[in-house]
Amino acid sequence: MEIKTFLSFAVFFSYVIEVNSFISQFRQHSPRLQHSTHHQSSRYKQKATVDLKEFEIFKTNHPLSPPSDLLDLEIGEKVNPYKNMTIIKLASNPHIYLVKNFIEPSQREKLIEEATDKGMEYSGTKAGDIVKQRVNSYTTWVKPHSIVSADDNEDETSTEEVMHGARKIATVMTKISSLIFLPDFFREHLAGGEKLFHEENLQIVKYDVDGKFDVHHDGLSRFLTVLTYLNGVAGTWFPYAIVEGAADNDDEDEPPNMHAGNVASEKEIGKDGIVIVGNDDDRFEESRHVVKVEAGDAIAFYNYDWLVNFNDDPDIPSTGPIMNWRSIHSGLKTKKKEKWIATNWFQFNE
Ligand SMILES: O=C(O)CCC(=O)C(=O)O
Ligand SMILES: [Fe+2]
Repeated sequence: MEIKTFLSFAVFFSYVIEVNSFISQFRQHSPRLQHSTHHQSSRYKQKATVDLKEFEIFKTNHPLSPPSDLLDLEIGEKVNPYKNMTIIKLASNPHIYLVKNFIEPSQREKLIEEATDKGMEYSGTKAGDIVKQRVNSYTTWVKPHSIVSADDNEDETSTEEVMHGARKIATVMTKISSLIFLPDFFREHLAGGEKLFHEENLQIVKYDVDGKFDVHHDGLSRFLTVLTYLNGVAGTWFPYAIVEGAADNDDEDEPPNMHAGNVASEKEIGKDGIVIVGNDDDRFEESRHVVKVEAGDAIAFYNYDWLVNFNDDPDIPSTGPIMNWRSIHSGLKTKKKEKWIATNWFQFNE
């Protein structure tokens, strides 16, 4: 065998091995979405470089990307979807947006009040082979009214009866999130009467002082996360996010081993990736890597890339969603004051 041929094989092999271990960590199967988007793969094909690679991972302009009006924004560029609501693009991989004034003071106060009255469950440490540690954190869920049709399925549990005001607010948050952030692909299908995604109930979380959530990927087919800061305490870090124009976190990074306990230990908060902190958090200088938020602000981020298998090689997974490892993030240890957040997740249908 000629050395050149051998080298090509070796390169291809290592690529496949790498992608397979990568996939075992980050792959999510979704036959339905795959089926419904199958016809689109020819569109992506034209963008691929033709070499030994049998697959390509598309980072942008795929069915789970932000809608085109947001996708096209430059880092730092702003848009105003409603009166005093402003959206600012923070990062390009993963796509992260800041939403100023996502909810009003009365709304965030009501969410905290009703969650407190109802009582919250300790969310502790989750089992599983991927390290996913939560400490001193408490959770409750609020079911929004249906956002697509008028026939609201009222199979009520005590949660909905108790959390009257919170339900209305959860509905508004879910509706606005979907209006602004739903990918074009889902919008188009929705217009044709096909709903290929679903919204989760709103999750309200309180962390006590010293509470934290270790680095993780949101998983569970959650292609879109909209996280609202309810009391101005933040501390959400994306260690591998690429902030355009920054010299670090370039494409030299390797996907981290999510099974190890020291994920992102080589990265530094405030210097690498992007960290979202409260306005009065003076630990870090404001920069493109450090973004300050106030109570009522939210961030929205996208968690999936799109893998295209060009020749249906059985060693390579078929065309469909693949987790973007750069969207992994953590909830930093809470200092001084408790932290309240509310999260909307949108999942593609499996
Ligand atoms: O607490 C935070 O800032 C992040 C929370 C989070 O990542 C999650 O709930 O999935
Ligand atoms: Fe998360």
